[in-house]
Amino acid sequence: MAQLPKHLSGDQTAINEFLDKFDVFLLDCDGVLWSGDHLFPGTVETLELLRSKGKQVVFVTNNSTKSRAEYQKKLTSMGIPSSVDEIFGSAYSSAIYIARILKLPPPKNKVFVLGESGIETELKSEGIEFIGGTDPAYRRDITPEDYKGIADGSLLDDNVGIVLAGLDFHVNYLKLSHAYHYLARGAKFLATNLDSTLPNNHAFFPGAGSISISLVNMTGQQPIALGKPSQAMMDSIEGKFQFDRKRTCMVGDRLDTDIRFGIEGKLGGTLAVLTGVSKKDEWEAEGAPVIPAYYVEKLSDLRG
Ligand SMILES: O=C(O)[C@H](O)[C@H](O)COP(=O)(O)O
Ligand SMILES: [Mg+2]
Repeated sequence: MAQLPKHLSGDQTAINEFLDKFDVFLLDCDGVLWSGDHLFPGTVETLELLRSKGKQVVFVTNNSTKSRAEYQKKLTSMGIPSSVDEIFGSAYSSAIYIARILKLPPPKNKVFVLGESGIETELKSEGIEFIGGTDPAYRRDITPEDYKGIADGSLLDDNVGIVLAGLDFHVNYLKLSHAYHYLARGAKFLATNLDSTLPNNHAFFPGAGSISISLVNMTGQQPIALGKPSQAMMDSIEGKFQFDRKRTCMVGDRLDTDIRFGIEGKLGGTLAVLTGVSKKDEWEAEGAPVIPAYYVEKLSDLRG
């Protein structure tokens, strides 16, 4: 029988022992700190407690709609002090992968983006050219001229070598048609992340994975996903902070991204919170594939 997670909520001794085991906390954002723009009560105080104990906090989010700078603004607006260096989003992870690991030879390294400004900002910061994304020229119905020009290639950019799919609040038939045809021409298929749903207002909405699934269905290809649980992201974070993985804990609300990310990254521990996507019965089920080491009802339970 697999080891079930230790429940920390309400057990001050267990909480103190837990906190003493780690120097670094990788904190997921959506579903842990907040739900959309609703900050969970006690979040600011919990982060203050961690920092007062000398803990390094890194914000690690799969939400690619914002850049690190835009996330810093959101954290500040929520009363959470942070530096851009403490923030790792899937848009940044994807831009690093494209620019420093995939390194397609220009000019065939242009990216067709399904996503928001967070991806565009991070690609720009790595000097990667892109089209699509938030360009208003794509926010319209497809026309007969589009069908013709996409089919014969005259409306496609020959330098696009990558399709990068993230959470796109303005996805439409025209954008999916362009993305599909770039993939059909051999472009690399990347995704910032594959989360099925996005927590917002204490409910769930289409996630990035529910955008890219259209292209998976059309092409039969699975994208390389650069957010959690990808270890490319973990390696980037470790590279920047040079932390001891055994003294590092991943805190998240999703078993299939956050907790898997921590386990596969061989971190010293993982803490699940029940304010987002995953529920207790998922890890209590017979043969559950992902089981956190610890869990609390909410992050602020760490304050005892
Ligand atoms: O669909 C998405 O992109 C994700 O649900 C979402 O943004 C996850 O963000 P995280 O919980 O990793 O902060
Ligand atoms: Mg989350």
